[in-house]
Amino acid sequence: MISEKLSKVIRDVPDFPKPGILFKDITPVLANPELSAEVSQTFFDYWSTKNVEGVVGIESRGFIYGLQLAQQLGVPFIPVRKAGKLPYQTIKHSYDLEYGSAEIEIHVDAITKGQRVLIHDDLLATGGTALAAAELIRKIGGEVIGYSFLVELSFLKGQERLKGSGEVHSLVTF
Ligand SMILES: O=P(O)(O)OC[C@H]1O[C@H](OP(=O)(O)OP(=O)(O)O)[C@H](O)[C@@H]1O
Ligand SMILES: Nc1ncnc2[nH]cnc12
Repeated sequence: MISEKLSKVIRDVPDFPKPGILFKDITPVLANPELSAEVSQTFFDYWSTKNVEGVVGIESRGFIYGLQLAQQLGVPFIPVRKAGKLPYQTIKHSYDLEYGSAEIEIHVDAITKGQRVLIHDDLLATGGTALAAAELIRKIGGEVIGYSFLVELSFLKGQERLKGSGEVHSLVTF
């Protein structure tokens, strides 16, 4: 099972980036080409039947598998970036996450009206980041059909915050 393989390989780093945070480090997954290929295939198998019309990846760790998934599905990849990084006209949203707060942006023309998009990120913690991305997508006319994560931290109850706003799929839950 992919979840067992991932739970063995993902590394816990205590007190990063702040005291009290147990950081889930996915770099050992990226260093393992067979496991990484299995991760991509599992995302594709899950979403390939769901009529996805775009994959929104969240900077920066959401870019890693997000672009691959978009390419496999044959749909556009749409980057959501931290404020001040996208060059064209953007809209912004501020939000809180497990270890702080941030502001993300999307290009105003990144999504067409009614386009069915999936939000992809490496990890779901409080859900603040994913909800902020969903807000941006809706503001420019897109439809969020689901959320895709490599890792979910269930004790932070992100899934409850996302409930009712699309299907949530995670490969491993801690
Ligand atoms: O569910 P939440 O509480 O919102 O937390 C999850 C977010 O936190 C991390 O991103 P981070 O802002 O650290 O950026 P990075 O991907 O650039 O490391 C992670 O990649 C998610 O985007
Ligand atoms: N505990 C955690 N580990 C890795 N990424 C995170 N993003 C938010 N919380 C995190």
